[in-house]
Amino acid sequence: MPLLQPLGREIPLEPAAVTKSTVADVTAAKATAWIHPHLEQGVDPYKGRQLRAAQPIPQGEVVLVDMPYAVIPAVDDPRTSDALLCSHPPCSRRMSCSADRIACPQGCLGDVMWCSTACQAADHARHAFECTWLKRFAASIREKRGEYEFGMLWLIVRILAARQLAMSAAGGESTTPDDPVDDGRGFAEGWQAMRSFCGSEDSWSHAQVRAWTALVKKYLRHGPVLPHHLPDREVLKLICQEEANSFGLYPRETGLYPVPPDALDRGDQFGAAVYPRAAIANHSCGPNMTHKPDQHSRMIFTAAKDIAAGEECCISYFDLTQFTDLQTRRERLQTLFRFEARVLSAGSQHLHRKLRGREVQLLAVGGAIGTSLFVQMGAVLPKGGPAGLLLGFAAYGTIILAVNQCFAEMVCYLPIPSPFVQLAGHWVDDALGFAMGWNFFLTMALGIPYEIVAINVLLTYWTDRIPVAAVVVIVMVIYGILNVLTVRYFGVAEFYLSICKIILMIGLIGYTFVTMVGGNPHHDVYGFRYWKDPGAFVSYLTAENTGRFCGVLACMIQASFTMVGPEYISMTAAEAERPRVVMHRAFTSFVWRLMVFFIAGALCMGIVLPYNDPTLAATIAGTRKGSGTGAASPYVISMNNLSIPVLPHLVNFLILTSVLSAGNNLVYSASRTLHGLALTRKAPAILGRCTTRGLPIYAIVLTMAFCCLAFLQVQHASATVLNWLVSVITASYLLNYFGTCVTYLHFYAALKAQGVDRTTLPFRGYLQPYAGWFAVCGTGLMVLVLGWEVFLHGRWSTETFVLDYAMIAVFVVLGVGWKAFRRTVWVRPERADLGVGTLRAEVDEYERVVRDGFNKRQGGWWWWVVDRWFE
Ligand SMILES: C[S@@+](CC[C@H](N)C(=O)[O-])C[C@H]1O[C@@H](n2cnc3c(N)ncnc32)[C@H](O)[C@@H]1O
Repeated sequence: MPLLQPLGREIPLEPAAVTKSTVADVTAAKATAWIHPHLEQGVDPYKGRQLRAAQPIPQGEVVLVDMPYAVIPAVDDPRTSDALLCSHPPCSRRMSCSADRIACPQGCLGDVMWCSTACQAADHARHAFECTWLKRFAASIREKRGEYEFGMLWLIVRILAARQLAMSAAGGESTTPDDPVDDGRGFAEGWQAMRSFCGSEDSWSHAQVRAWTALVKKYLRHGPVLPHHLPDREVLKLICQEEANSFGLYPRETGLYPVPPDALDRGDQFGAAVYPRAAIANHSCGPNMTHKPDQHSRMIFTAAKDIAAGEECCISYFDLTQFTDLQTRRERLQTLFRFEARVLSAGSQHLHRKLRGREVQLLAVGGAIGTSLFVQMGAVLPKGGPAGLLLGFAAYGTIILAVNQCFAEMVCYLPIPSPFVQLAGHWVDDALGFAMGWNFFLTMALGIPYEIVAINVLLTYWTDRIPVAAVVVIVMVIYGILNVLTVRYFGVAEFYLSICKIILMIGLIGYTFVTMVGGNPHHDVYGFRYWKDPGAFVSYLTAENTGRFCGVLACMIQASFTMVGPEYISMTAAEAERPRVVMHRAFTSFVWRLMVFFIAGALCMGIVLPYNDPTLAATIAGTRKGSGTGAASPYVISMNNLSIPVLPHLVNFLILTSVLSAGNNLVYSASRTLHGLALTRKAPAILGRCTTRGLPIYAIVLTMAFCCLAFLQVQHASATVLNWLVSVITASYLLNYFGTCVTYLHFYAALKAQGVDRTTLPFRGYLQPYAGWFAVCGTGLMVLVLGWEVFLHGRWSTETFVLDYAMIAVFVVLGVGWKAFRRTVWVRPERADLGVGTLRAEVDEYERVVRDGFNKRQGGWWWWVVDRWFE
């Protein structure tokens, strides 16, 4: 971190003191570094080294006291300053201008003073190393390059001086002897600590490195003025490290969080220093330690709150009273400290929280709406009739509503990667998490070729001259680009594609209304005519009421493929900004989406077309050209029946974009599921690796490989391939819901057993646990009756049976196999880890930190409208 800040207004100095006297006594007595017995070093794959509490550290306790390896004063005018530091490092006392300060007899620099002759004498050898350099360069560097660069160069010189001194003491060896710390925890000391600092040429821009290289050549080369015997490259490296690790010294403590309303800023900087151990502390915008130098420039870290075992101990790298919103804090980190977005791990397990509320909402729409709603749904109209279709969708709608309640309560509580998969493992049985994870991955991954096949058939509405293989490859490239170009671009692309879907759906509802009241070329006010003739219900497969029930059941089964959504919202949980707020809104608005898209969709479809429409029948039977394309959509058939020009093309185009978006979304969801599986060691670790931009790259590559299944259509009819995939995927969806609702019931029981009040949860579902039980029974029953038709007399089909029920077998084999292999245990409610390690605490902290940060709306009126709709 850069060491000097611009000097501000004068603020009187406060006496520095270690807050807990017991520990202060220890530190003062030893006048050396002191490390809390519960403090240890750890490594975070992204942040690098970190300080961590091995056991709890109570609020107010001193966590670390560190001696500077090198320190410089940074004052406006040394003659009048009350904050000049004694140049003898172990003393480094702050001296007022009225004190008897001793200047360098050589007159090298006004900033060099000692508090006593004893300190001057003790510092003789060290100062001799810098004295010539200061005499030669200090004034000219200050004049030509300013205070910041001078301070940086001087601190480097003092680091080199400390090294030289230690080497001389050790008899001229090339490395200094590093006193091991007596607690045996391996905190490096001295020069060894400097070498293990993070920061290298790669951490800084080329321009910056070039500028420093020039400074090294001009001012820091080994020679009679500065006899350090290090090559230029080593000195350059030292600058890169010093800039990433030095502390500015300020009179008041930094890092009280939340910032009290009457908090004072940290005051004017009076020095800069490098500390061997304090440099290991990472930054947090909601730190759990405050830091402040004491009278001798020792850095004191104090626990600002109770720190739990396993928790990282963080400080704030900047003054939280000056940077109050998240945006400016991020900019600060980026410009000054050159790292971004990993400000807090935020329970996202290395994914980056960058998706905004509207993007999450639209991603959920994007995943939930595809071919099925516009085309496939029409296939059950002849089985159930318009009322049967509406009833079937409404009946299944109650199940999915209950499922949504279960998802919402758990995911808002713990918005982590692949939440329902991870939570099943933590709260029910690892074997359930394993089976659900792989089942969900297969649901998503098999959905991708389904959408690609659908794109191909939609294209054949206009031409069948594009080779199937070319379509598959082009779509794969599009998905690859959108998913690999960071989650930000993915979110934006999906945002626009999803808007097309919404426009399409609202347009089709509008189309239905306008044409039913006579707004069509025939001026036919057909209203609800088709509900009377040929009728509202169909007796499907058998006569009378039983037949009507069968019709409704067929529609419910179609609904269980069409009506989806909560899982898509959940999949964005770890990448959503302000996850609890955003998730809450997304799950709540799922209810109106359900009404507008699915229920209204089912109603409209039954209005625009009679269930016995000959074109629809021929399309479903595959005896008509255009079967399985946009022409198979009841809306398009209706448009043609009403002799409406152009509109069918537009609708086909919009369906195409919506299918494209659904596939894109599936790549995202499937890859994030794999990433989640790898994090929980249920898939090879390599799939959990993210690029520096937070992309789970190997998971994306493996997911994309499933696109190749779309090549199956080269050999088979596309409609056949679509049917295979639909059958397999429907069972997977239901199994996933079933497992999630079982997890919810366990979560509910665990909350009760552990005395957690549900009113404290960020989202509290209605009618629980009854809604949970209803969802479990509903989805369980649906998955069992999926292939019901094959059990009717004379309708047996082995292919249909296998396709409908294969996933149940896969699910059971996966679960039982993992249970046997890993000997997993069924988690009892009172034992369930409701915080899932430190993840809940991380999210809590992140939520607290970002609460003020996102108040500003971005963009103009358009975004205002979009946000009002989608946030
Ligand atoms: C003073 S060092 C902290 C210790 C460092 N992690 C190490 O390995 O030595 C500062 C550097 O740590 C990393 N760092 C600190 N806080 C971070 C955070 N919240 N997220 C990501 N990186 C962080 C940045 O690379 C920064 O330049």
